[in-house]
Amino acid sequence: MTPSAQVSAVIELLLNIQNQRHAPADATANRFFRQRRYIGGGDRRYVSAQIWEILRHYRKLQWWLKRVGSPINPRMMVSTFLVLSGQSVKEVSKLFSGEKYAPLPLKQNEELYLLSLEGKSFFSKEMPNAVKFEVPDWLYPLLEEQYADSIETELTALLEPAHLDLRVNTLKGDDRSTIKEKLKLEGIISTEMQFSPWGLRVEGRQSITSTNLFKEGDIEIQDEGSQLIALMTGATSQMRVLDFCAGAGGKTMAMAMMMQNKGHIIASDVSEVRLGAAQRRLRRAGAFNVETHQFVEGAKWIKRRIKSFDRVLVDAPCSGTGTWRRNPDARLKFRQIDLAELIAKQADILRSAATMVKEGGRLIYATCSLLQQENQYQIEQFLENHPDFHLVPPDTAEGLLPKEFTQHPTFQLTPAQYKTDGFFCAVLERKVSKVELS
Ligand SMILES: C[S@@+](CC[C@H](N)C(=O)[O-])C[C@H]1O[C@@H](n2cnc3c(N)ncnc32)[C@H](O)[C@@H]1O
Repeated sequence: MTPSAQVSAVIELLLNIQNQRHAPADATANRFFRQRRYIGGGDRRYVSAQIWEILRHYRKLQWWLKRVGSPINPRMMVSTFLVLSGQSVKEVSKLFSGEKYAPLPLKQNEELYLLSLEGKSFFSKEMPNAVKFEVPDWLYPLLEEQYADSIETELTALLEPAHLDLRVNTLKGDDRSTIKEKLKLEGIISTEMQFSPWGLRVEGRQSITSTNLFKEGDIEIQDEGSQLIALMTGATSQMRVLDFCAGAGGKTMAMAMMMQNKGHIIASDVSEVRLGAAQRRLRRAGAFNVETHQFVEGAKWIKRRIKSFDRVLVDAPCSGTGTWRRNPDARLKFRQIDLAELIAKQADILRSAATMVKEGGRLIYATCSLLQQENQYQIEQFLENHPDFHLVPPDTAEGLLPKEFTQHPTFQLTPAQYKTDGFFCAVLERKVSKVELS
C-alpha cells in the first residue's frame, strides 16, 4: 500500500469503529481486515498501530478540533493525529492527494484548522485532566478521590501499551526456564516475571499463537495479575473448586495446573460461547480435572451444591478499567449507568457464589477493575451482610506467592505500581459453626 492508501484505511477503520459503538474496537478491526484480504501483513500492522494510537489520544484529538472550531470526523481526527505527531500540514496534504486509494484532498478550511495546530503537541495545559488522561468526565472525580496524589502516575501508566505476558503450563512437563529457552529457539525473547512463578514477559510485539509451544499448550497468554489471582485461591489437588465466572477459562487452567490435574474443578459461566472456548483451551492445556457448567435461569444446580466447595472463585464481570491499556476504546464507552449495573450484578453473583462455600472453605473475589466501588466497597458490603465470612490471607503453598502477597487478604494491582493489568483480589473464609455441647 502507498502511504496515502494506508491513511485512507486508517480513516475508514476509524469510521467503522465509531459506527459500531457496541463492538470492541479489536473485533471491528479484525472484521475490517478479514473483509479486505488484499491488505498485507505489514500494512495491517501499520494501520492497526495507528488506530490504537488514535484511540489512546481520542479525547485529546476531539478537544483540539473543538478548540479550533473544526468539525469532528474521522478524516479530521486522523489528519490532526498526524499533525500533532509532528508531521507538517504540507506533508499531510501530500498524503491527502485525492489520487487512487488516497483520501480526498484537504479543503481550504480543513487545511486552515490543521495549520493552527501545527507545532502543537497532544497535551495542552488548558486541557481538563479527564481529557488529558482519556477518561470519561464523570469517572475522573471517583479516580481522583481514590488515588489522590498518585492519580497522574496511575493514569499515565494506564495510557501506555501493555506487555505481552505468558504463563508456562507445567502440566505439559517443562518448567519455566526450559520454555524460556525453547521460545528463544522460535525467536522469542522473554524474561522471567517478578511475581508469578510461571510467568514470562515477552519483549516487543510477537505472534505467540503461531508458535508450536502455544499450539501444543505449553504456554498460555495471561497477564501476570491474572496468574496471581489463581495463586491467591490456594487451590490444591485434594480440593473441590468452583470457578463461578470461568469465562474462557484463563484462571481455570492456572488452577488445574496448581492442582496437578487432580481434585475437581467446575468451570461455570452464563455464556455458552465462552465456556466453549474454555473447553478448547483446557483440552489444549491437557487439563483433565475440569467439568464445565452453563448457568441457566432458575436452575436448581446451585441449591444442590450448597456448602460443597473448598474454594469458590468469583472472577466477576467488571468495568475492566484495569485492562484499559489493552482496550483503549473501552474507556471511551464506559458510562456511569454501566458502573451502577455492574456493582449490583457483582453483589448478586457474590451472594449466590457464597452459598456454595463449605464451612472453613474460601471465597476468592476478583476483578480487573481499578475502582474501589467494585472492589473494596463490594467486599465491605458483602461482609456486612455475611457475618459468617471473614477476610484471611491466602494459604497458597509456600514459595509460590511472593511474601508481599501472602501477608494480606486483599491486593490491588495497578499498571503503575506492579506493571501488570489492574486487578483486585480478596480472600474470604467461611467460619466453621460451633457445635453447642450441652
Ligand atoms: C472477568 S470475566 C471471567 C474471565 C475468566 N475467569 C478468565 O480468567 O478468563 C467474567 C465472566 O463472568 C461471566 N458472567 C456474567 N454474569 C454472570 C453470572 N450471573 N453468573 C456467572 N457468570 C457470569 C461472564 O460471561 C464472563 O465470562
